[in-house]
Amino acid sequence: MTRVEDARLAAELGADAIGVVITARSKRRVELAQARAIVAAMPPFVTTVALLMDDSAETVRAVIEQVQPDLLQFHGNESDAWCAQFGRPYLKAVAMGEGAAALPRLRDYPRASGLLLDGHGLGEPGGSGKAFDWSLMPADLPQPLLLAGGLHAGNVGEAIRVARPWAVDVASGIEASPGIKDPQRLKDFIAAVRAVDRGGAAS
Ligand SMILES: O=C(O)c1ccccc1NCC(=O)[C@H](O)[C@H](O)COP(=O)(O)O
Repeated sequence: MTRVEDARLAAELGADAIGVVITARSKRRVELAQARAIVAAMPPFVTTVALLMDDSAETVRAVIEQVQPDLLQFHGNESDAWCAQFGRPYLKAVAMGEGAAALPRLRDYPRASGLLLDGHGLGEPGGSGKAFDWSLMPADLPQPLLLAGGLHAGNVGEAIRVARPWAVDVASGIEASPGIKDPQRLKDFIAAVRAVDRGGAAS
């Protein structure tokens, strides 16, 4: 999210979480003050997530202090120990672009609260719109697994049916342009997820 109004709409429509991208490697990057404004606008029980990618520990500490997100989410080559040093719950994104060869890396983050399996290649930033083979989603990991990469209203039901994730995450599939959400795409996406929750299309 880059705009308070988009984040509010997502919350009103029933999103469980919203994210603000801090890392400079993103076309969706927001300044800390704007990230704080978005996070502060969220109602209770909507989880706020700050996205980072190989940023400095100093930057992470500034995010914790100034943005005050519920969760940190790391997208780079950070180790489990590095991510855990801040004493905050964190999600680790794992690039699944290389397919099954990426699976061993999912075991490298025992302290992560959850793992985000994303469709892009190793070393690339997220928000790529690239999907991976959902059937690779493992069922034997201790943490919740979040599915990301190339999702949109037209495929998220099938993605959930195949991958059975804890949650789904979307960026480009609900946008009019990078960082600017399209209200109709956002509504359609959440409706498609809710249809699965009700035992609809993807049951
Ligand atoms: O979205 C970005 O620009 C971004 C840049 C650097 C690191 C992570 C980033 N986003 C991570 C996300 O969680 C996206 O929502 C996820 O990659 C899915 O994106 P998309 O394939 O466009 O739905």
